[in-house]
Amino acid sequence: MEYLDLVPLQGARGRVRLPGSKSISNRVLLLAALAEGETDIRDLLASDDVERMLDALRALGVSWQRREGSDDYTVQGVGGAFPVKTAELFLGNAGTAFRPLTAALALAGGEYRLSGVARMHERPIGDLVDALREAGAAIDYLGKEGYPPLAIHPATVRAGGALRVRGDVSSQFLTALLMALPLTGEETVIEVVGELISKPYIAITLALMARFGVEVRREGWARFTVPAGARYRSPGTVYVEGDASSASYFLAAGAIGGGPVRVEGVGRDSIQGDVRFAEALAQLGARIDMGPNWIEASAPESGRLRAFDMDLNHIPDAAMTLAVAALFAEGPCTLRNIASWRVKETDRIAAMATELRKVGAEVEEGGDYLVVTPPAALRMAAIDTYDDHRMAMCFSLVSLGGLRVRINDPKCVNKTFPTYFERFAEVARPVPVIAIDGPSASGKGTVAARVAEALGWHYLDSGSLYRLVALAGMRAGVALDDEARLAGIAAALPVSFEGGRIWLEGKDVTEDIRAEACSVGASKVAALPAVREALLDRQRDYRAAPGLVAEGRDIGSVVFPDAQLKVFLTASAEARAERRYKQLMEKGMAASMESLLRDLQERDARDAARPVAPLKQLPDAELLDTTQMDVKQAVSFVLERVPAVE
Ligand SMILES: Nc1ncnc2c1ncn2[C@@H]1O[C@H](COP(=O)(O)OP(=O)(O)OP(=O)(O)O)[C@@H](O)[C@H]1O
Ligand SMILES: Nc1ccn([C@@H]2O[C@H](COP(=O)(O)O)[C@@H](O)[C@H]2O)c(=O)n1
Repeated sequence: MEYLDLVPLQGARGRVRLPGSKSISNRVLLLAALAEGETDIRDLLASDDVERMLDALRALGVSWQRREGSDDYTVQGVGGAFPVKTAELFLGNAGTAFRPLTAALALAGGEYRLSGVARMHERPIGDLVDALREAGAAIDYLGKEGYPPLAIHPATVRAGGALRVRGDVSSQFLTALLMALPLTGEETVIEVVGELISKPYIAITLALMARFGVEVRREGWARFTVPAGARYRSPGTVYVEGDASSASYFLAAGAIGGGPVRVEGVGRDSIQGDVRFAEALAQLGARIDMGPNWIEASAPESGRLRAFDMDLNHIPDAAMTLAVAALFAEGPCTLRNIASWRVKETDRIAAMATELRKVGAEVEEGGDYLVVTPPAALRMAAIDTYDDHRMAMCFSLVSLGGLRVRINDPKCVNKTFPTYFERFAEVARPVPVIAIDGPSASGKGTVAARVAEALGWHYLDSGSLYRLVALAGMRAGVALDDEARLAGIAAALPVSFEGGRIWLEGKDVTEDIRAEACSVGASKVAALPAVREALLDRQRDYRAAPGLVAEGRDIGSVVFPDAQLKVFLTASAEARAERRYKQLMEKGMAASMESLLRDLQERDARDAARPVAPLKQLPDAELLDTTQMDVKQAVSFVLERVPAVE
């Protein structure tokens, strides 16, 4: 399984230009295709769902062109029903393509087959099909009754009159009917049966239809009249707003991680209902500022989000972000009226509950609600994303708890936001790491420990882990080239660092691992790729707020390649041998200068020559040669460079 590890964050700050709205992009494409005239669409979302719609329109005989190197498109409208009368369309998992195309094709007088990915075939469409059949459309289910795939046949559609559609499962059914009915040219009334959910999405549909020249009369949210003689006409140029649902992740990042984080592309003038996510965040205490085309969020004055109990029916997509934000709230949070989550890309209520529990939350799951009680401390976890882009994007916020989070199948974000993780990294403020690498006895440990103490940061002596594997291996009688067994030892190393001492299986081995036999053994086991791999996550878990100073051989190259400061600390071999000699003498351990120098040179040669994670000075590391320096000077060298990394 492909995964992405997000580094622990200490906060979030910055600006993000949002990708185009998915809801607007797919609606505008369909309206432009059905309209008379040519439409210039600017800033269309580049994502899987929009590609499915573009492919479908082309297959249905609509010409469109993309301007090279941009997200701007020109669509030549067909001025009514689609010219191609027989087509097979694959629509992936794009509900915003599947539902409206079903309605438009039911009125197009052709023979069409519509299918999608397996999950699309589990998402209900029966209410829409029932409404279309009521008008005379001929639609068959090719699989399970009430679900895609569908076969649509030519039929005499009874134009005009009244139609009924359920509004309590998906508002996309009503959207689909509204957008398709102007093709009949007759006045048609749509009556919504049951309470209409996600009303703001209907508001988007009506606003965009109006831009294309069709004004629907609305009586409350229960009755809609598409006027007689309605025809779509291109408005010329249409700008697609930034995606308000995608904005929610960045606004939540600002509210959780200090901020301010500003999103550009949606604001006060937006037609998208999900901008009201900002209001929800404000109720949690976040400080929100808004302009016509931007929104900015910062953490509450108190630093922590308030617990909440909210009806979120009006912002079903952005509401998922609140479920993860609840991890950072002062107490239990209730998300109500979210039943539509059950029929989205996955059963989002079940998926959310499962993954929130993995990071330590207590979750109560109901048919249409969730209660999330944040844990005292978040737990590191590998998050499953269920081929649901929003699961992946929501859970990136967990890294703001200052811990690493693994996102499985991160490419699922391609559905609506292919560059999400790059944009997230632009506002993320990682917990800083200072990486100090260098050869044996150069003083890395001494300098790193003092720098960590001066800063109040955590400290990692990575060499001690390799020494411990060697010691544990030797004690268990394992040959130091038995990669599989040593990797097993490394993966389960029963070690603890307490009171400045190192304990292996409950025994103090602080001095034992410093013996020369262990030094040599460590550099042997360190050449084994499986051992290195087994120790990788353990080392990464040391990264915690307010910062980490880590030393070793591959800290800057492999363990923390994104370290904010990298230092290559060295000294001449003679100076190093002398230091090690003095060190051993002070501890009352026997040593000879000659053999120390030889061992040290052999060890360096082995560390530098191994194919995996070799010791080397990186191009982005600062050279610190301490041959002529004392410890204090070396520590100052590093500390002087710290302001740049905080
Ligand atoms: N700049 C320096 N001048 C003089 N002595 C130093 C200097 N830096 C470190 N030392 C001393 O050298 C000895 C070895 O240092 P230290 O153990 O920190 O090195 P190291 O690079 O971490 O070694 P290893 O790779 O074996 O873990 C220590 O006794 C330390 O006090
Ligand atoms: N990041 C690291 C750290 C250490 N090693 C290997 O372990 C040996 C002992 O390390 P010390 O820093 O305690 O001397 C060292 O010789 C390396 O072989 C490593 O590979 N990577």
